[in-house]
Amino acid sequence: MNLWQIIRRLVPYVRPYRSLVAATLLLTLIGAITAQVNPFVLRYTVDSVQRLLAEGKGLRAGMPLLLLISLILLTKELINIALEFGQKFFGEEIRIYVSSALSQDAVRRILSYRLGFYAELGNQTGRLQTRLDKGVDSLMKLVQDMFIDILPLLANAVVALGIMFAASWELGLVALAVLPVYFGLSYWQAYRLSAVRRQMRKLREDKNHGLLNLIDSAVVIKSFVREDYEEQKQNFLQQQLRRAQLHMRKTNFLFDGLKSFVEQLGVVFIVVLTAYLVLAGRMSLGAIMFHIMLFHNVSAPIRQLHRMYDELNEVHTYSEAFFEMLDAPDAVEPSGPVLPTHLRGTFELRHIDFTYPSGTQALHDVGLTIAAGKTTALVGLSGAGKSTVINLLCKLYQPQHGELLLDGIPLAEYNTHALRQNIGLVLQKNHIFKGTVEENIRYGLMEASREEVQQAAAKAFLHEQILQLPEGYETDAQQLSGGQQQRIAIARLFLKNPPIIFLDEPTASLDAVTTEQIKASIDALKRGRTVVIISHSLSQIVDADFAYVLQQGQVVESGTHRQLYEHDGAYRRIFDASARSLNIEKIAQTMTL
Ligand SMILES: Nc1ncnc2c1ncn2[C@@H]1O[C@H](COP(=O)(O)OP(=O)(O)OP(=O)(O)O)[C@@H](O)[C@H]1O
Repeated sequence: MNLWQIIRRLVPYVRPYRSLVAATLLLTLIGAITAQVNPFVLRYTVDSVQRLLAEGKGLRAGMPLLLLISLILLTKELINIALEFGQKFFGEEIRIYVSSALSQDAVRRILSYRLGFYAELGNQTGRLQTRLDKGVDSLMKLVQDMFIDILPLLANAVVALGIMFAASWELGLVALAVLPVYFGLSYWQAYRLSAVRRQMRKLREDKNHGLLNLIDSAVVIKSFVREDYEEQKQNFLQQQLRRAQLHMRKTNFLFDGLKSFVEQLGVVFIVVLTAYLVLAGRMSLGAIMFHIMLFHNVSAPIRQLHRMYDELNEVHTYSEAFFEMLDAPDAVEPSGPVLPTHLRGTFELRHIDFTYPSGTQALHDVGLTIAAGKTTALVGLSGAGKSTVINLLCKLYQPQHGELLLDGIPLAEYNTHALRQNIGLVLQKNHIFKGTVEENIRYGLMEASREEVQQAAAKAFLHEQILQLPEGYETDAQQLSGGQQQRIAIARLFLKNPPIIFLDEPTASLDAVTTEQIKASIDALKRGRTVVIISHSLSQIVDADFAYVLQQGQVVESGTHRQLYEHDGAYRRIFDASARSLNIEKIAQTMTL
């Protein structure tokens, strides 16, 4: 994406504020004209003073002239203050409106991404955050540069150049000749720096991603005393960033020097040429000041413009990344037209192959049926692909091959949001949002009353414990224990009350007493619903109506608990190992004491 394409991409965001843009442009034009008053006044002053001196007139004759000049310059300054205020204010208004629209668009877009997008390299939390923050900042800089800085400067330079041409075409040409050299140098500078800028952007994204990871991993880092190792990793990034920054500064200083030299060369030419024209009797003495000031009015904005051009290149790097994120063609979650009304909940998977974006093939030729209104268990060792099946059933990922049907209709054809309204998902580790316990439970049903929230908490055996906390339901939910947080997730499910339920080790982090209580609640909830359960707990597996055994991404056995147990295969081995790990014999002996 080049700078021009970025500006065009910004147009829809600026369009709603076209009257503000028009007002800014008008003020800019008036400002550019009033900025040229000084050279005219100076020329008039020098010529008038020279004439008065030649005529032998003293200070008294010059007084009206001084008064007139003071009045003109003062009035001009007052007008300028008003113009500048209006222009900056309108420009800033555009900037603030556009910034908020861009940020909101980014948030909307991020929420619509498919899950795999976040896992892809370059889109992880810290990286996306840098891209978003820096992207919006950069685009705002672009709008500010355009409306508050560049346009007035450009208008100033063009009007001053026009006046120079009107005064003398030779002078106009000298001023004009400086410009391509200036632009050429700037282009060369930007070209030499573009790769470094991209590298710096990536390094900054990596650094932020790394920092966020450090915070997330604090406990592990400390427990393994790996502070030095982590510091080294960050230091390596820092070194690369330092090198790139120094290289950039050095190049910038070099080019700044060259550009200054070209500008001074222009001044020398103007002075010599005007002096020549004055001596040749083609111009008055006042023309020397007049031309130097006009050239200043051409070169100063151009110099500023180049400083900004430099900034714009920086802006370009981040804006480009921002729009790449916003426009990523296949990033949005797919959805279909079918709005489910009464889902029965029969899932059929036929010859499903699925590979994660990272390249791990998690499912190979999987075929299974999840019967409506029944509880189906997915059994298997760690990494067998059980959670992946649930991910596909929730449409969090799409299989690459095979058919996945719900009530006879391909899952892809369902409207994704409407489908998920009918699905409840409880994981082994559930996300708890920053906020109170009540807010976190209410996430299951936003319009639930306080009583309904509390009833759901009671069903999840959480209510009594919450009441014992000093702040009750107002307690910060992230401060609760792992088991309590798990029960918040279960309470959310009770509140949502969906016809299809997926439970991925729902009681894994609960104590034995709570597990028993929750199991009773879940058993009540299961009735008449389609449930898929993944659990390493024997009690929950044996309760299922039907079970599938997965091994290395393939279904290797299926049947009822009894059938599978008698089959004496993978299920039997897992079952026996689980029983042994529970030390069932000793437990039985203890219980018969
Ligand atoms: N988000 C992901 N990105 C890449 N690979 C993944 C992802 N999630 C799981 N995998 C891989 O897919 C395979 C199946 O994982 P899955 O989580 O489905 O297993 P599981 O049977 O649920 O295991 P567990 O009982 O340990 O939860 C594993 O090899 C795992 O490394």
